[in-house]
Amino acid sequence: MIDGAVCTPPDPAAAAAAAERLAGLATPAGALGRLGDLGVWLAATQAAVPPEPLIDIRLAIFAGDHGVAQHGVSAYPPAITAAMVRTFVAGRAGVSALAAANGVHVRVLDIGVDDELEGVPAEVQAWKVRRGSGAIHLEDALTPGETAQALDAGRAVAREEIGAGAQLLLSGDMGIGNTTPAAAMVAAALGLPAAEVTGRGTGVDDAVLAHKLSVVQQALDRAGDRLADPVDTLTAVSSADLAATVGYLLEAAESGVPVLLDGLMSVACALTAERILPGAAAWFAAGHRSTEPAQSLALDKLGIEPVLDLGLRLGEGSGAVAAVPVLRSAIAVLRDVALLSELMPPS
Ligand SMILES: O=C(O)c1ccc[n+]([C@@H]2O[C@H](COP(=O)([O-])O)[C@@H](O)[C@H]2O)c1
Ligand SMILES: Cc1cc2nc[nH]c2cc1C
Repeated sequence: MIDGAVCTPPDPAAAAAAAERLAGLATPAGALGRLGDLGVWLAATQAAVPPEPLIDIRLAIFAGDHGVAQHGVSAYPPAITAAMVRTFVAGRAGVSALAAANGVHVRVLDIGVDDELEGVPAEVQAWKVRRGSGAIHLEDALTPGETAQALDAGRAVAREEIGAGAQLLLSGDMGIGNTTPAAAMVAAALGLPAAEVTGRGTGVDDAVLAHKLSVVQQALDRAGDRLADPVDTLTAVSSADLAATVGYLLEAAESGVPVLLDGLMSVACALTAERILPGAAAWFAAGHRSTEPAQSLALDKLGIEPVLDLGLRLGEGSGAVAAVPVLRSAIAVLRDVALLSELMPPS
């Protein structure tokens, strides 16, 4: 990617042809609502009208620990991160059940878990950049070299999944404390204070929320002018796993493969990817609206309306996986519904 590059958008001719097909279906004009819009978007990303059915959908879960988790910002202890990585491997997490129900392939990557993860398959651990990222209110999350390494790791994961045949990529996260750096990334991108982006994450009470807000603001103040640059923002206030997610999203957009985003972490990384490569967001849809305020703010900025609004705040890619049947339905109607002209031939 060259500095100043702009992302090639999904195929406008396919979008126009899909919109024309949608308008000609044996349904009242506009009756398919957002299903119609999603079908048109998928046709444009595939450059195919009607779009091909989605049979190969792949989720990558980027896992890492966060120094701030040792400073009272979460409702749960950091040890949960490694325990959940083992649970993904065992296929027993919330997202595992959703993925199995919806035919989505799941892969978990240890980018920055603060644990040796003994006994966990080597292909999960091969991506580790460091054990835990810096406590962003006190120190940088990463060195510039680690940021570059994490971006490259995420890009490599996307390349592998695309090479293996992915038609649609999903992005997921796992990391106790990660709603703190993700909120800081959104604040940096939008020029907002901590008070507007900080949410309850795993469900913190009012006292912890007030402390978390001050941690986010301290991180923003500490980073200062560096927040004007998206890569410096990653180094200062994100983490290895979030930087890797940004790399994954950049590679997908540059390769012309659509992505279904999840909650706050996924969308904060999409916003950062759009800062690095303007136009990248045209390749992204959002599976759901999270309860985190920063996710909605970031979606608004990206001009993306989420598919579902179920009050989910699990992460793991769960809200993206839950929306997969809607995307498949959007394709089915564009493929299988008769044209009104077939029912009522012109006399
Ligand atoms: O996806 C979301 O929007 C979301 C909202 C709240 C919590 N989470 C999950 O909960 C963890 C982070 O919450 P916290 O309170 O530890 O920062 C992390 O593992 C996320 O996957 C995820
Ligand atoms: C149990 C548990 C599972 C999770 N999955 C994503 N974030 C999580 C946080 C906790 C605490």
